[in-house]
Amino acid sequence: MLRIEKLVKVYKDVRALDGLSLEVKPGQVYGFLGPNGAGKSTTILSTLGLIFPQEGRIELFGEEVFRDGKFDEGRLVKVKARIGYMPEHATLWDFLTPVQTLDTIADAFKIPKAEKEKRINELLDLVGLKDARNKKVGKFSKGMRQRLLLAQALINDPELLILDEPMSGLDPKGIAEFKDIIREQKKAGKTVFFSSHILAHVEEVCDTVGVIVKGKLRLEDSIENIKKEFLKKAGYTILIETNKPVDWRSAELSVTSLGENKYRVVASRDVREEIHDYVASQGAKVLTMQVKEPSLEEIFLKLVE
Ligand SMILES: Nc1ncnc2c1ncn2[C@@H]1O[C@H](COP(=O)(O)OP(=O)(O)OP(=O)(O)O)[C@@H](O)[C@H]1O
Repeated sequence: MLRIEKLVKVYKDVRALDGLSLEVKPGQVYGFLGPNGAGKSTTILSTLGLIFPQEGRIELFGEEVFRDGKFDEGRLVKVKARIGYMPEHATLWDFLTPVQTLDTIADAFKIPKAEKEKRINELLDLVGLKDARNKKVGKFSKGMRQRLLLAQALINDPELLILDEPMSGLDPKGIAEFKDIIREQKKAGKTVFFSSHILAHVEEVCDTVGVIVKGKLRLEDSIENIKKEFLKKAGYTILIETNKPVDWRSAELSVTSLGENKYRVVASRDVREEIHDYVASQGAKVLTMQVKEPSLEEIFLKLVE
């Protein structure tokens, strides 16, 4: 759906993208996570041909739209009709109402009149702006503006939704509703690529996460695999009982005698198999085993450190 290869974007003296590669597959909800200034907006703007990278390759819907420092404008225009985009900093027309705003955008997409009204009503309902449909946008809160921007992005019923920090400025209820809309898009077979610097925004709703740090992709995997990988590095505390002295020596492991034939083993890696073998060979007994999984927050912080 979207493939980016070795993208480089240099702004004067800032190397915002430093050989970034990533792939968004059809039907995925891909969370593009990274701290402020990591290069998320630069990636999105490059993908849409709104800024010019210097090197690399971009493919959308299997069509090569950028290569060797040049966009193929014809192809870009064609594929962009199938994309919905919600920018991070967008200007809305303050003197228009949501209905008038969406009407104008629908005209830009040449949506037939008969379809237009129905589509606008559905979208206002979807993003929760039905009651504010005829109010001037100038009076809207940040959250209401975000909702209208999302409705704009959906007007052409896009196959691929690209959202730049869509949940910033939303309250917890708004975030939950946004996540629901994203889930509904996925159910309808759409692909969603959205950026965030807040892990909690991507955690429940994405099936794949890409972490960008200083213009490079540090990690791209499913949340499930990321957790699995880091579970290997989880901390284990095991209490064993044995009438033989424990002389178990291994790296990243410490054994403390607690008296009364009890020993505490603390390991900073997955030692479950070793423990099993040890206990079986020594006729010992495992009394308790505690695993301290790192939270995704800790994993993310470690990556961006
Ligand atoms: N027009 C520009 N001119 C010069 N430098 C820029 C420009 N736009 C972005 N940068 C720099 O490029 C780097 C990446 O910025 P970008 O906006 O892509 O990051 P981001 O991950 O989207 O961050 P944020 O979440 O803060 O928007 C930053 O160091 C930023 O200061």
